[in-house]
Amino acid sequence: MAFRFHKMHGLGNDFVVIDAREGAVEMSNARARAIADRRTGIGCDQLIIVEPSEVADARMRIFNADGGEVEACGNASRCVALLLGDRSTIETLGGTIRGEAGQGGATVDMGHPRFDWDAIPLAYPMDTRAMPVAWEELESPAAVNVGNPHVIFFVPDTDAVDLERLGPIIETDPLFPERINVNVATIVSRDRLRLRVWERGVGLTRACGTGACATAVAAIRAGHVEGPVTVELPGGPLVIDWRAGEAIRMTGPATHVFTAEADMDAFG
Ligand SMILES: N[C@@H](CCC[C@H](N)C(=O)O)C(=O)O
Repeated sequence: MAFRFHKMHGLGNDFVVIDAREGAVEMSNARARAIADRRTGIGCDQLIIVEPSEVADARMRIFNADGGEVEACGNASRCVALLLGDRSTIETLGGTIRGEAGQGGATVDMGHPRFDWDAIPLAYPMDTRAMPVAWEELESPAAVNVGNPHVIFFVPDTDAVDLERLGPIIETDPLFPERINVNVATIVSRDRLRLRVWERGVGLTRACGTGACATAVAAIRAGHVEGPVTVELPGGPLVIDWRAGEAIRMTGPATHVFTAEADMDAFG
């Protein structure tokens, strides 16, 4: 069966987006992994399926490159908001979010962050502002759930961290029963952070929207910065704003690269 897809990206975090609002597609974890495979499939960090929703304008399903279905993706949210146009509501496993398409990008209201240890989730109770744990030089991280789980380490120099080696060790540590996205951030000034992210189920990416949200929230909560905060990622900047008790707002680019067709049977 042939299907149409859009290749899109947010700051180099790239997606295969299938608009299934008018024709359902059957997706399994193995099929999602095969489509995402850069050597033998179409290739992407995340596979996104846009479906009809009973509670919002559309429902967004998110599959990581390893085939696992997850709750949230900030960069894909901006891409889907751009596809839907104007103002839209998007149902995700992490909650319903609101998009506002702009010129070449979007602003998305990503919902409220959660800080309770069992909402991250962690395996046992601890203070999520500064957790009493360490992996080599990475210590005392914060944890935030912004629809999906994140741990954040504030370090003097993000480039000096061997995230390719430490990322998978932390991602799969038993402290995180649902695994975790690993962020290393440097505070540049009162309104600017630098960030690199090891994404759960993917690895190092050019940008992670939810990582930027979680890191900005953790930095504001700790009093390191004040919103709005510019978060510089390897792929470029995102602007994140948040005040205690309010929803997180993320603004940044979304890029449509091309539209093409492929044969679903080629992916199992
Ligand atoms: N690239 C994303 C995050 C995608 C999901 C993440 N890897 C997870 O497993 O939670 C973003 O832009 O937020």
